[in-house]
Amino acid sequence: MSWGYAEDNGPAKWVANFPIADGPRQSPIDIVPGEASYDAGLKPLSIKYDPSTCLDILNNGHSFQVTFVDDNDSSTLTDGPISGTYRLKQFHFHWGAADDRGSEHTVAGTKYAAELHLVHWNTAYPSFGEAASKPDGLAVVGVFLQVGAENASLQRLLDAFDSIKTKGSQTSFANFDPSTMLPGCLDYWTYDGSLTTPPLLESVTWIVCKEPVSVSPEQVGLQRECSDRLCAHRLE
Ligand SMILES: C[C@@H](CNC(=O)c1ccc(S(N)(=O)=O)cc1)Cn1ccc2ccccc21
Ligand SMILES: [Zn+2]
Repeated sequence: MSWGYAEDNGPAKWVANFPIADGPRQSPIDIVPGEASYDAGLKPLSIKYDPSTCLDILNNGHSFQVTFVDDNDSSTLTDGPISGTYRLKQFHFHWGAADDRGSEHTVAGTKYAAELHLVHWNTAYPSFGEAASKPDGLAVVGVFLQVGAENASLQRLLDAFDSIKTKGSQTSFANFDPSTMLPGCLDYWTYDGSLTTPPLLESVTWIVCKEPVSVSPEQVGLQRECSDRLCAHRLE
């Protein structure tokens, strides 16, 4: 039985096959702004994405993932809390069964409707697969999605989701600029954590944007409807 989000294979059960679930730097966490310390040494994020590196969109059974060409430094994340250059590998979303829950990280207990993860790997290592098991191997930028105005950039993704009905299916998806899904202000919280899904590797420098972006109720509904039809059902 592979991992998922159902009663019998969901997050509470993952530790059976992935003991690191009880590890010292597991994600997600509840971010309590009042307890976060300001670090003047931290730099602003430097994000440079080249839409031509956008490759395809895949339903991996747990989320919809947009994958990028990562054999050069066209789409990178630098500065912020990290040192060196991290390349964009993919981005994906997490959402729940209702508008009032779905994000993985929470802010002082508040859940958002969904959460975007932009996954980058440290070019100090030869590949994503190598970097994924190193303590400084990955950097994931998290962006909260809250229900409000329609998100034009997301709409193009949702239209594409519609064409990958079954788990494991993928379709080509070109010229998408993920920076169009970033909030205007890139202030962030950062902490050392892990992948939020098995194998839960403790290799992620988390960079969670303070400012959420908006999506319309219809867009969240469409994403949820697609996910229920295509992906593992969410517990929430
Ligand atoms: C990383 C796994 C595949 N998982 C991911 O790439 C991944 C990326 C981001 C997140 S999140 N939600 O935290 O942003 C979660 C999962 C492959 N893989 C499986 C075993 C394994 C062992 C070594 C290296 C890679 C390995
Ligand atoms: Zn994720």
